[in-house]
Amino acid sequence: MTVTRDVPRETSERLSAYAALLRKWNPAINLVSRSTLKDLETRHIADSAQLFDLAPKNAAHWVDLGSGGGFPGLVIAILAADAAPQMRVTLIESDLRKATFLRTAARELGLENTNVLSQRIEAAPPQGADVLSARALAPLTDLLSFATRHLAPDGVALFPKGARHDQELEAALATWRFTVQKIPSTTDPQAVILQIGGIARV
Ligand SMILES: C[S@@+](CC[C@H](N)C(=O)[O-])C[C@H]1O[C@@H](n2cnc3c(N)ncnc32)[C@H](O)[C@@H]1O
Repeated sequence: MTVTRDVPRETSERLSAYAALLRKWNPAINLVSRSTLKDLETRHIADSAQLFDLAPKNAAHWVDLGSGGGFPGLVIAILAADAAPQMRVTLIESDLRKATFLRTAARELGLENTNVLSQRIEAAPPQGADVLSARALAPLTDLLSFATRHLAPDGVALFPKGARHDQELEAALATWRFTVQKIPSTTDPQAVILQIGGIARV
């Protein structure tokens, strides 16, 4: 499997096995839109994998909100299994069928670092995450609210955002204070990853 970074053979094999599971389950659960399934490796897997390099390598707990079919959370868990063995990864996904897919995939891929919470983000116990991610979940203002529940005070949030990221930042600054770095996406020239810390209400 091709991702944007070099990975050990075990990681590459797990990513391929994950892609096969997604293709098998997708007709029944619609984990990714059918039009993007043919580009799974770039549109979803490589797009998710790039986040791993933006997080501190010694992070102990990564939490992914609204994981859906596992983007970016399950890709992060696969990369971490070999590259950051101390890291555990929690996926929060309220849709029971998707959560069942995530649990089944984690088990079949032999991922012992992964825990799936089939709960709403707003109801799940605060996670104290060192790294928090959320892709295609909600406007930045809402993501920052989720972050105050689940991110440790010195943790970092990684939110991939599309072409309208500047408008989302402007809207969020009306109610939130935070530090932000805009990192260009390696898979989409219009997209960025917002690397955010120090979140507090205005
Ligand atoms: C548009 S999908 C994106 C999935 C994945 N992150 C991706 O990039 O492909 C949003 C996902 O978040 C889940 N979700 C939405 N609101 C949620 C909430 N409040 N708590 C938990 N999961 C939620 C939905 O069930 C859905 O699977």
